[in-house]
Amino acid sequence: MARYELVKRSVALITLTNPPVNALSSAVRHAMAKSMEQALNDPKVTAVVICGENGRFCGGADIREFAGPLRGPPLVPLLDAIEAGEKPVVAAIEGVALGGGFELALVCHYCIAHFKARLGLPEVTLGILPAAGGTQRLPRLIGIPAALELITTAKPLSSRRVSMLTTPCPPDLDALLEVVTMEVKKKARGVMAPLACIQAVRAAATMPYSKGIKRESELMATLFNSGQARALQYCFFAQRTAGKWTLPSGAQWNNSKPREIRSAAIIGLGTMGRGIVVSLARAGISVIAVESEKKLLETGKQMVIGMLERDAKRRGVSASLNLLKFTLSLQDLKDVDLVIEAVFEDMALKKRVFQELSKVCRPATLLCTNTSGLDVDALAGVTDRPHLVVGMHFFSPAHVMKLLEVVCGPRSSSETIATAMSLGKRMGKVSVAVGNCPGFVGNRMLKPYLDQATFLLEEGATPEQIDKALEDFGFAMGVFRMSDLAGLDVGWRIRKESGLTGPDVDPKNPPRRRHGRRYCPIPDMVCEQGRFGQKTGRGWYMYDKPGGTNAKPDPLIQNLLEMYRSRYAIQPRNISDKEIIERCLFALANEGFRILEDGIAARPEDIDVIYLFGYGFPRHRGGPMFYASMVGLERVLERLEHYHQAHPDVPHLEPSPLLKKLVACGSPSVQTWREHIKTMHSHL
Ligand SMILES: CCCCCCCC/C=C\C/C=C/C(=O)SCCNC(=O)CCNC(=O)[C@H](O)C(C)(C)COP(=O)(O)OP(=O)(O)OC[C@H]1O[C@@H](n2cnc3c(N)ncnc32)[C@H](O)[C@@H]1OP(=O)(O)O
Repeated sequence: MARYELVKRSVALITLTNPPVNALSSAVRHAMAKSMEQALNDPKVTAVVICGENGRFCGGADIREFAGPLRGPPLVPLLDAIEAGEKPVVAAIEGVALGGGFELALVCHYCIAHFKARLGLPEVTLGILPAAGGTQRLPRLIGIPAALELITTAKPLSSRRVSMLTTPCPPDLDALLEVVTMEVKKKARGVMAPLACIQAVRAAATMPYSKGIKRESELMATLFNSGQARALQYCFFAQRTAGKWTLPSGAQWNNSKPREIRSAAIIGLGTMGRGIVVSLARAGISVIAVESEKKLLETGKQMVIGMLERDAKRRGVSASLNLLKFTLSLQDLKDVDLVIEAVFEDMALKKRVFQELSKVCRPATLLCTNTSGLDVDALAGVTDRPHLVVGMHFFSPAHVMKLLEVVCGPRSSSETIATAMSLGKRMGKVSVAVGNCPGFVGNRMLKPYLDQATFLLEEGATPEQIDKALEDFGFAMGVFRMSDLAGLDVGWRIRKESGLTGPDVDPKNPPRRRHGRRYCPIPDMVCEQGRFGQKTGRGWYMYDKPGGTNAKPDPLIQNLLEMYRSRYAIQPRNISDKEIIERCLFALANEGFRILEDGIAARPEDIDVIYLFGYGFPRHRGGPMFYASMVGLERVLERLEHYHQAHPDVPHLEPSPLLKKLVACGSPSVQTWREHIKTMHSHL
């Protein structure tokens, strides 16, 4: 856990040995305390060097220990003893010095860091604060503005007995703290940890060290036991769990070898295709981009080059334009390792492209489809290599959004899935393996969520009221603002194709019912007026101009809602924010339970990661499934039963069998749900 050696008969070398990141577990803290005592008591030792094994100084406290009662020697007295020691202590930093690891470096009298070392205080990302003196020593060392930046944003960055220094304090401390508070509140709505950090840094500026450290400890006690800390720590592990995909066949991340991808092709240079080309080129992969018409090819090419140049300028690197080739001919794809089709979301068109690719590409080329919900197996079926076909569902804009759903068809081989997952990682994405069903995980769950929002409009709510409730909950954008951004015409087209609206609907159909269940035609009525969201300057809100982003409530929407309600004799009622949150989010989680039952997602963590990285679900709430577990499964069940009784024609509100089963089993923790899920019907 910590190795002690005497070097050159005078220097004690203490090496942290707790793979993989040398986290400060109870055993490590114990071994360090023993080693320091030995060094300080040995008259031969004139100096101490602390380092970490395997090129990593220290990844901080062992986050896993936060879940149970705190055991072992506490970190703060250990660090205080190192700082107060009479022999010089040097931190030799390689790799990472994060959280408690950075706080350890801060108490050392000298630090030497490798130029590639990453130093920082990521505690706020886990819902806590740097409570081993980090908020007290860092402002003394580097001043308040720089310390605030590092501590409240978790962005990655030392002095002898830093606690003895006074904090350099700007004359306008209150104004500075106010500005940072406003910034934090804007960026991280409702998140407690960065605000507590600001209070701790205020203590560093205004109190002697002994009082400041006490304040730090009080603030930590509040955060440490908070639901937000549990949620954020859950997110940390959920993201890593998602990378460890597993299939019922036994194939999984650690027994399936991905293929090496050196060259790729993208079919279609629309918004999605362009973003995918940029992500691939940034990852150092040669890309051939294909369009069907010269004009589209030229426009796409100019846009991709512009995006790559702006991106390279921002990152201070040179743009990898030499990796790009643009062509009108599919014949140019015969030697590529992998193709990602990103044409229009139309099954017939995609099938034609896959048939063509099957003829043109060498037999070993992987064929991937970027679809947001179409049947990946139906596409595999028109090729000569169904085992090499997989879905890669990117999120728009594809060069920015971190999420990638890797859609495993029943015939996709484990090597194909491993390759798509590994390629996603190389492109900087958080990849989640999901099964093949309409909408996969993310978009399938979106349906009940959107339905509830529009039903609430019928019943008396306004788009701004619903959005505000969701934004106060922590979403970056409420459902209506998000829909305006995404474009309302996409959903309208899908509803027309599914026979839910448009000329093909049987006129005998009651207007507010389709396929035997409640249907809200308001989104169709909004589209019929040419209101497609931001791009047309009008949608659920009005904007200054087409493409504008400043959403203002529109009296025309208010009129439309009033006329609609009077036409169908709906008596509008006051709807509370609580009902908005419960109906939208419990319906969302309920579909998540069904997705787990159906084996479309292997674990609740996968669903949560999809919602965190693809749909703006607030991280401090942990994701829809974790949120349901925090509310209490029994309560979620009771509220869904209540709402389903009130709206029996809305099947999405009927509690799922898995939710009922989990409640019957005593509502186990989210990490153990998978033991209760039958995998017999797994689509993964
Ligand atoms: C009343 C309350 C009083 C409470 C008093 C408490 C006092 C507390 C005192 C001090 C506060 C200090 C707090 C902290 O230090 S919190 C931790 C801060 N550190 C971090 O957030 C770093 C988290 N880790 C990372 O960012 C990355 O892992 C990395 C950059 C270090 C390495 O990245 P990479 O190479 O990509 O590897 P992985 O991310 O995949 O990780 C590998 C493996 O290691 C596990 N792991 C990583 N860090 C930790 C950790 N700090 N604790 C436990 N486990 C960790 C990770 O989960 C992976 O595990 P695997 O999936 O099983 O392989």
